Amino acid sequence: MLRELRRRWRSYRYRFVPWLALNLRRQRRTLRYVPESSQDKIIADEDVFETLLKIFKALFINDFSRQAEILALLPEVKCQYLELLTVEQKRSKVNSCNHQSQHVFSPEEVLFNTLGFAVSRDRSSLVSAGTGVFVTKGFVPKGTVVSMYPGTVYRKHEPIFFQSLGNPFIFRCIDGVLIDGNDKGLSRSVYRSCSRRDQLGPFQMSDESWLTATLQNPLAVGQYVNNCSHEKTANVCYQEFDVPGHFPVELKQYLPNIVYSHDIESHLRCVVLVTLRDIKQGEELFSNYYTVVS
Ligand SMILES: C[S@@+](CC[C@H](N)C(=O)[O-])C[C@H]1O[C@@H](n2cnc3c(N)ncnc32)[C@H](O)[C@@H]1O
Repeated sequence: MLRELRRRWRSYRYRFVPWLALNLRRQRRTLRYVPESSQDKIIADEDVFETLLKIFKALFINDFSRQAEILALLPEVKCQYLELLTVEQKRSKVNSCNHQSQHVFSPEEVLFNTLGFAVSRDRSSLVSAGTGVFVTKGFVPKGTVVSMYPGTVYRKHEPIFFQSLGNPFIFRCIDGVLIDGNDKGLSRSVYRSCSRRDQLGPFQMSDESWLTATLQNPLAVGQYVNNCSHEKTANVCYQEFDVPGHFPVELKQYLPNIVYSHDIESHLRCVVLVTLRDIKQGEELFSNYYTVVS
């Protein structure tokens, strides 16, 4: 019996450490079952990659006039984007050859124009659950990347003790990697300092704007998604995604994650939230903080 108990405990993958501790005694807990860790992914990595590329490129083009320093160092990339910009301008019927006079949209508008929906934080529909995340505009089909979980990425055994004290935003990946998505206090300072450490001249390796009210990447709100209940079932699911080495350097400025320590060469871990069903405008996103991998 003890062995069975130990096996069950090992197969339990809790997503948020303090949340689990507070809820261990609750009887009516909702769990997500995954037959094997390899089957944890709802959509293929290539689909996640394509979606991120699509939205990040759209954000970059929208912000073209502010990317001059980067583009001056990447002439061949500049040509590609100039072509895309021309197509985009023709599509939105802006009759101008001068990219300086392009119409600039807000990042939320870019998200809506590119993926057909917008998401943002607001007071949760659950009493006493604080802030949540809502689809504010459009429609999100099943199997879509609807959000990203921002934060500092800690590999196993990296020091997170002080940052974790009373912190409900520490996300645990299936392989034990932790992501601290808290936008306040020590967590905030650590993220900022790691992000600035990794900046190479004009090339930012990550996005810091999720720490502020003005997001550059409008998907980076996943840390505010609340846990489902029996009344409000989960409509999104966390999915881990390792950023491949060939990810375009000019688009890394929109990645809302940074490694705590880069002593070891490894791919940056990101976590995206994928829809489990179609989601309509006005609906709140709910994930499952508890996952059991058999
Ligand atoms: C990752 S944070 C989510 C964002 C949080 N709602 C906020 O306003 O900061 C996790 C915390 O949200 C709250 N929470 C999440 N799901 C909840 C639920 N279903 N009911 C009540 N509180 C919830 C708990 O306080 C939990 O520790």
